[in-house]
This record gives sequence, structure tokens and C-alpha cells, in this order.
Amino acid sequence: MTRDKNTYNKIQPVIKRLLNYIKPYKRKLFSVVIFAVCSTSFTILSPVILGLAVTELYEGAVQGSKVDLQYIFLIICLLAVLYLLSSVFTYMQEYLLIGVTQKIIYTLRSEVYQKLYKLPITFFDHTSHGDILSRSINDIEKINNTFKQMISQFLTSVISLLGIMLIMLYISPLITGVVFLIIPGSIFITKKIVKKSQLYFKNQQKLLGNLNGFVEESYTGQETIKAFNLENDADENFQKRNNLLYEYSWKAQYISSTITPLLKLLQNMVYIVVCVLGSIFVINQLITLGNIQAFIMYVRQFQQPVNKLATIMNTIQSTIAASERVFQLLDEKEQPLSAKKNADHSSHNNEFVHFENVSFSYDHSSSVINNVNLKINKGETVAIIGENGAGKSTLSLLLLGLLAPSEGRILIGGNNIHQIEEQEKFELFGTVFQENWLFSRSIRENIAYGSKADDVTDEEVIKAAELAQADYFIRNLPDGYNTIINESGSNLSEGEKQLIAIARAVMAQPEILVLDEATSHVDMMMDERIQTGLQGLMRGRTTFIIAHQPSTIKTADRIIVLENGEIIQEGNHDELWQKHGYYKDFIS
Ligand SMILES: Nc1ncnc2c1ncn2[C@@H]1O[C@H](COP(=O)(O)OP(=O)(O)OP(=O)(O)O)[C@@H](O)[C@H]1O
Repeated sequence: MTRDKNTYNKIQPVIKRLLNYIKPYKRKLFSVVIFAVCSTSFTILSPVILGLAVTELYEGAVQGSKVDLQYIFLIICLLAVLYLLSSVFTYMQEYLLIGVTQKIIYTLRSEVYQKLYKLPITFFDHTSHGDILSRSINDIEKINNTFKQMISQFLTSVISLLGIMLIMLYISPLITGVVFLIIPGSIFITKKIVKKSQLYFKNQQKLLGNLNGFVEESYTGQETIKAFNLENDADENFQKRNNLLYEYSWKAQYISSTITPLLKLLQNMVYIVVCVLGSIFVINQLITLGNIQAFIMYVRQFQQPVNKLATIMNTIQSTIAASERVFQLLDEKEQPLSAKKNADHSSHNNEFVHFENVSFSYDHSSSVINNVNLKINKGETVAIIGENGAGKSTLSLLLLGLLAPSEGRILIGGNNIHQIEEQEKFELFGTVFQENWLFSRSIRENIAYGSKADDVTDEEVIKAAELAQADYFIRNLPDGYNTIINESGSNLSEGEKQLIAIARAVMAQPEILVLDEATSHVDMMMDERIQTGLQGLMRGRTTFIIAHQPSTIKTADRIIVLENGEIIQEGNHDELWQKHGYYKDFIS
């Protein structure tokens, strides 16, 4: 199959899908077509009407008959009314079209935003943030900027073409035949150029996403770049990407911009032929002067929709390239939906959490978790230790249902974690990670988010913050609990963010508590105080702790040692202390 055919085969489903978004607005779009037909036909009719006036004047002035001024005045009035009506209909057409296209863009934006929440977290590992932002903002904006223009110009151009063709055929079929020669020529030129530039347009959008990703990375990693004196390196890297983007954008614009001059050349040649033929016809009295003048005006008018259609092809290409990228994002495989509602978590036997032959791989080749079997009782505290990269965090993400096992399953109270409904999952777990995401809202709201209740009192928030040892630092902030957290939480230290995340987990009062290096950023004194608070919170709850402090680990009911994703030791402190192995080395 040729590359051209491939390109067209790819364009078709994208257009079909875009049309699907229009479907719910069929009625409005029908009205748009009616208004477009009315407004365009009124504009198209004007040269014929004007031609009547010219013929009347010509016959009066040249052939010596009396000029009927009243007739000419009537024609002028008719023209004024037609132009006025045409403007009103154009306004109506645009008004309706803006409503439809904006609703479509609104839907598309919402779909993309919701999709981001449905994607598995592994998607974000292999896709740069810049690319995701580029698809969900730049590409949608591109569609937004061109969609309305595309539909409106397409409609008016097609209607104009049809209308003008009919009137031209009525005036002189022979000269019209000559003008029609322009159509296959125009189609040929447009098709050739569109095929060539489509590839560049697609790459242009892709490279823009790539550049966005790099800029975002440079922005977030500024401190590291400065600390390691990598400014020149980063600059060079940026220039390389920017040059590539420049090259592709330039080529895309250049190739597509050759359409207009080429078409103009073709049209002007046809125009000359029409003028010569028209003069011969008038001299031989085969056509009136008014009609040939109208005809020449139609030839000019005929070129406009042809040019417009060619320009739209240009716009369509970039819109299609942008739509394709948005649809690719929308088609990404989602995290399997948790369907089972009101699952009964009360275990039939004592096991509450059950890892059954669980294996997991990020890249579908090398396993990070290898055949883990683990039965945890309700209320038990399990500490997971192991070297860096042993798979501790991965195990906690599996437990939370944020990653899906490649093999085996995880049961909570007998129910597969991936079949527990999202709201129930939220109520089941409380989490504190090493890096915690806080919303750019007030500290109070961030803590209250943890709660299952709709109404949370200030007292409850303060109590949770006190237990997490966060109250003191919050009160010392100028706006206290009303302090608004910056985007990405840059106005708080990592330790302070962890304290807020702990307070949030306290608010949740979850059945299962997952603490992954929950106090890694706080100082030792603070850590001890938090541990006391956390002990209170953990009491009676099933808890998973990933930590490095021996004091926290020793007190756990069960300690699990992971190595390369496998459990190599399991037992409580006394049992493991008796044995040689990782645990003993770790504690001593
Ligand atoms: N998002 C990811 N994509 C691909 N590989 C990953 C991802 N996250 C972790 N890994 C890999 O999986 C393995 C286990 O990582 P994990 O973070 O679970 O280990 P860990 O025991 O928690 O380490 P640490 O103590 O350093 O936090 C490592 O080899 C790591 O490189």
C-alpha cells in the first residue's frame, strides 16, 4: 500500500469520529445549513440582478433607447434588501455554529480530563507530562480554533460553488464548460499538496508535545540543572528540539501555502479565456453585455470558494493531526473498572488481606514482584523492609489497586481489589507516601479531603492535625488553616507536606492504613512525636508500613523482608532476630 493511501486511510476514521461529536447537534446543524443556503444564495443572485441594470443602461446609452430609471432604482432597492437579508442569515448561521462547536470542544475537554483519571498509573510513567498537557490543552485548542471556521467555510464554499455553477450554466453552458476545466486541475494540485504536508503537520504536533515535555522537565528540575551546571547542556538540548520543530513547522506551512498561488495562476488563465470568449459572444450578439458582466463576476466569485476549499484543506490537516492525537489519548487502555458494589469486606476466616501468587512487571518483561503470597489478619501491623528497588512501594501500590498484578490476585475480605467500587476503595484505605500530592486549596480543605463525611468541622480538622503534629506549624503560618497551598505545594517543605498528608489519613479513619516512608522528610524529634500519634491511629487497623526506622519496624506484628520482589524472610521481631539474615543485619 502506498504512503498516500495510508495517510487517507488514517484520516477517514478521524473525520468519522469528529462527525460523531456533531451527531447530537444534527437539528441545529440542519438550521445552520438552511441559513447558509439562504445567505449564500442571496449573495450569489446579486450579479444577475446587477446585470439587469447594466443591460438596461447599455441599451439606453449605446442603442439610444430610453433608460428606465425607476426600473434601475427598483433593482438597487432589491439588491440592498438581498444584501441585508444575507447578512442576517450569516449572523444566524455563525451564532448557531459557535454554540455547537463550543459544546463539542467542551465535551472533548471533559472527556480528556475524565480519561486522565481512568488511566493506569503506569501510563504516566511512559508518557511525558508535557505530551499529555500538549494533547489535552494545545491539541484541543487547535481543534477549538479551527473547527467552527472549517464547518462554516466548508458549507458556504460548497453552497456557493453549486449555486454559481447553476447560474453560470444558465447564462452560457459553453463558457461554463471552459471554466469547469479548473475543477480537476484544482483538485489535482490540492490533493498532491495536502498529502505531502499532512505528514509534516502530524510531526509538528508531536514535536510540540515533545518540546513541552522538555520545558516542563527543565522547569521542575531547575535546581538540579543549576546545581550541576547543566544550563548549557539543557539549552543545547532545547535548541535541538526547537530547531526540529522549526524545520517541521516551516515545511508544513510552506508546502501547504503553495496551494494558493498555484490555484491563482490556474484561475487567472481561465479568466483570460472567459474574457476573450465573452467579448466574441457579445460582439456576435449571442449574449447580453449585462449577462457577460455577471458571468465574469461569477468567474471571480467561483474562484473564491475553490480557494477557500483549498485553504480549508490546510486547516483540516492540522485539525485532523490534533484530533488524532486527542483520540489516541482517549483510546488509551484504562485501568480496569471496579464494578462490584457494596462488597462485603468482613472476611469469612481471619484473613483480611490476601496476596495470592502475585507477580507484577512494569514493562511486561522483567518481574518486579515475584509470586508473593501473603495472608494478613484484620488489625495486624505489617512492616515491609528491603533494599532500595526491592519492590516495597510497588507492593503497596498493588495493594491499593493502583497497579494491576500481571499474575495472581489481591483479595480484601475475600473480594478482588479490582472489583471493589472506587468509593468503597477510597473509604477502605488511608495512605501517606514519601511524596504527597496536595491540592492547591487551603490546608483545612486538604486535611478535610481525607474524611468520608460531607461536613467536616474545624474541630475535627484541628484534632487530626494535632495528632499528626501538624497543628503547631500550621498555626504559625500567616493564614493558619486558611493558607492556600501553591500549585505543586511549593510553599511548604516536604516534611510539612507529609504532616498534612498524615493529618489527612487521620481524618479518613480507614480500615487499612498504608504508610510508605510516611515520615522520611521529618526530623528525628518530630518523627518520634509522630510515631506516638501514628501508634494511636494504627491501633485496631490493618497497617502496612514501609519504613527505615528500626523502632517502628520492631513493634510491627509481622515483618516482611523483600529481595528482588520476593519474600525472603517473614516473622515478628523476636523470630527474625534469632535468625541470621537481612533483618538481623538491618537492625544491628
Ligand atoms: N514506574 C515505574 N516504572 C518502571 N519501573 C519502576 C517504576 N517504579 C519502580 N520501578 C522499578 O521497580 C523496582 C521496584 O521499585 P520500588 O519503588 O517498588 O522499590 P522500593 O523497594 O520501594 O525502593 P525504595 O526503597 O528505593 O523506594 C525498581 O527496580 C524500580 O526501578
